[in-house]
Amino acid sequence: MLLGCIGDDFTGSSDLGNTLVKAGMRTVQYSGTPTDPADPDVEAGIVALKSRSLPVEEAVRLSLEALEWLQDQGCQQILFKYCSTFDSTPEGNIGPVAEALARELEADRVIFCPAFPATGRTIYQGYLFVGDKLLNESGMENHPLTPMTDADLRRWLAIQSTVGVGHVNAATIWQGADAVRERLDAEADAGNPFVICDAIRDDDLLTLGRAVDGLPLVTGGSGIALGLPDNFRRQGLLSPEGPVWEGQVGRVVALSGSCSRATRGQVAHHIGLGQPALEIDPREILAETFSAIDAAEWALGQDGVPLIYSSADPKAVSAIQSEYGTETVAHALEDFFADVARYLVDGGVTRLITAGGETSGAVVEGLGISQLEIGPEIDPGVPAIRAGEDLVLALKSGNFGARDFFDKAARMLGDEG
Ligand SMILES: Nc1ncnc2c1ncn2[C@@H]1O[C@H](COP(=O)(O)OP(=O)(O)O)[C@@H](O)[C@H]1O
Ligand SMILES: O=C(O)[C@@H](O)C(=O)COP(=O)(O)O
Repeated sequence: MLLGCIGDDFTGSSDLGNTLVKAGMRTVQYSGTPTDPADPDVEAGIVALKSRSLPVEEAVRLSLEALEWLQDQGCQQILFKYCSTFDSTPEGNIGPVAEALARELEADRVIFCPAFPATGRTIYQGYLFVGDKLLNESGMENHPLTPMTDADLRRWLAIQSTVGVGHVNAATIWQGADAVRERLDAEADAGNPFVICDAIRDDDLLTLGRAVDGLPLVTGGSGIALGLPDNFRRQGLLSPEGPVWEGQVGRVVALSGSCSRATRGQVAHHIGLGQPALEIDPREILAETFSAIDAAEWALGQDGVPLIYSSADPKAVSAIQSEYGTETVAHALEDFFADVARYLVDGGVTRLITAGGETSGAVVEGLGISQLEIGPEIDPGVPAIRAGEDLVLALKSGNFGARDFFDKAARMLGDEG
């Protein structure tokens, strides 16, 4: 293993896997820190944690445990992957986790770059944009767990960190990797080991990738991984065959517990195509008048790409949350989808598509999957994944994917993969 990655959530980790595979690295994602050694063919290993919204000490502890395992696998560089919208609070967890990793790795120059231009996340003059909106005007200021109320990443990271925070601006990046390295040196000399980096297009991320060649620790969104594989390729360390992928024939079902705008559009589009769709009413799940087995039996009786969804608009979501409590509803639905997935796989489903970060995490944990081999891209940020001999998955983060995602994912996971 050459590149060791620590992801702070599940779908975000497979987004990173997608970038690494596209750039030619054999990549495996692990559910939490494994206890056994990695397969010797793995070039990039991603330990997927659910540490984004945990208390700081717990996130740091889990991240250091992941670091130790990755170091034991021989990794030459560590990448800490967080969300392209820099999801965090004034307490953390991006700053404190990065500090703990930097201390352990004796890293005195650490870049921070959540940019992901393909999905509209860019950084200019230290400010993060989502499309043409500043982060704090993009809707992310209302996020239930990590409200992003400041688009100035230098200021936001500084609040979370005990070390100095500097900046590499776009003009420096456009001068090339040597100019970036000089700037990192200058910031380190000025007492700023943490450095926010602008990036508005993939070329900027490639330049940053070259600039951090040999540094022990890199941090960012999945975009920052674009340029890292080339550093290993130049040294002749990557397998010339690249990643391998084979599609999977068999039954397919899609599950959606994501209420994000993009997912709701995909659900509506799928229904519009005339595909079988079953809407789940959370009240019936909470009252136990409808069960996971009922849903699985429905899906197993359908043709095409059946979709089971609880995706609902913000008004419906907040109504049920205020009636029963946010956590109660979330846990009931996540447990429900995990149970449905188990029944479906037992019933012969070989291609499973899940929408929603928490929903996908619950499904993967429910299925007891510990290792995911990352395959080709379905849509930006979402790869096809092999989870076992007869099971392939697509785990979609709420905000990702084109309108025809469910149909396209079913095709990509199958023979056309
Ligand atoms: N109809 C609904 N009402 C309330 N909560 C819901 C509903 N459907 C799903 N949820 C919950 O909302 C959360 C969605 O989060 P997640 O799966 O991470 O999606 P996303 O990636 O879009 O944020 C989950 O905890 C899910 O169980
Ligand atoms: O960087 C991103 O936007 C994604 O990789 C990601 O982390 C998304 O998180 P969820 O929306 O919680 O799935």
